[in-house]
Amino acid sequence: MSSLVPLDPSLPPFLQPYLPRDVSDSSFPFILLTWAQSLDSRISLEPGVQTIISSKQTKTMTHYIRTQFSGILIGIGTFLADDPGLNCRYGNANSIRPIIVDPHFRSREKLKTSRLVRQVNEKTGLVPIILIDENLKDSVCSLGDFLKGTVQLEFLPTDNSGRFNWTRLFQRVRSIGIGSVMVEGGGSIINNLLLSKRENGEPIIDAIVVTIGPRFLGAKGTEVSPLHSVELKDRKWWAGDCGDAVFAGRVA
Ligand SMILES: NC(=O)c1ccc[n+]([C@@H]2O[C@H](COP(=O)([O-])OP(=O)(O)OC[C@H]3O[C@@H](n4cnc5c(N)ncnc54)[C@H](O)[C@@H]3O)[C@@H](O)[C@H]2O)c1
Ligand SMILES: Nc1nc(=O)c(N)c(NC[C@H](O)[C@H](O)[C@H](O)COP(=O)(O)O)[nH]1
Repeated sequence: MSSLVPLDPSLPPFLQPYLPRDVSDSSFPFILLTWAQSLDSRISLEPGVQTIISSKQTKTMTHYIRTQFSGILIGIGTFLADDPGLNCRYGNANSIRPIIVDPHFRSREKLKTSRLVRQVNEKTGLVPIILIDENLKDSVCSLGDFLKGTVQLEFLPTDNSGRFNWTRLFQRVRSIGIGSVMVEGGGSIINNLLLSKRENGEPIIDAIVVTIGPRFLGAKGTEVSPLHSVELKDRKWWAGDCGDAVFAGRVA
């Protein structure tokens, strides 16, 4: 496990307005959408290929942000590509709950040898939650002792195209006791969530934090570009001596 460089002291005050507020009286968690992209808006060299974009300084920032959240959500594409840790390696905090959006339970085999499960066994990470299409409930339960105690399976309804409704998904996450969720990608999840609204028409996400690495990844890369335009408000930039810039804002 690589150790982190010290946190730049200008980052906590920069990030503070975009970090969780109290949601104890709400049925919805606070949601931050965050990712690292190239100058040409790519988050990996190719779909399914893990690509390091953040510098050491902004990697520490990501782990600092993780200390502020109770859940961290990714899509199955990211789980399969990155075998991520999704734990918190800044300070002594080890209290963030991994959540994987995996309607067809494609993680089934890889979980057994994954970092996520290894960390649970080594007590360096919390039990991950896997969100699965409820139509698979009977077949998945018949797996018996499969990964017992090292993963938590949650079953949710899907629509005609096999997708979860984001509002329902986050309400379920909140009902499990998770009051704040940091969404780290990948491309499909980011593009989708940037456009998603709650039942009252408000954006699903409360804030976005984007690291921009000074390189191009090329046209084969996984692209962040929602289907239509998204206006942002409360916009701020941070630039470090590492060469990265960080954008923070909210969907207008
Ligand atoms: N640079 C970064 O910050 C960053 C962050 C995360 C991932 N990545 C990279 O992104 C790539 C993965 O991105 P991706 O777009 O292929 O995968 P993804 O992680 O976005 O997962 C996509 C899958 O999630 C599921 N999904 C998405 N929305 C859903 C919904 N509403 N309901 C049900 N299921 C839903 C579907 O099965 C879909 O195929 C990898 O190469 C990874 O390394 C980069
Ligand atoms: N901030 C950030 N910079 C990057 O350059 C990059 N590739 C990711 N990608 C996000 C994705 O969620 C990864 O899977 C985790 O960043 C894996 O990292 P961990 O093992 O959890 O520390 N995130």
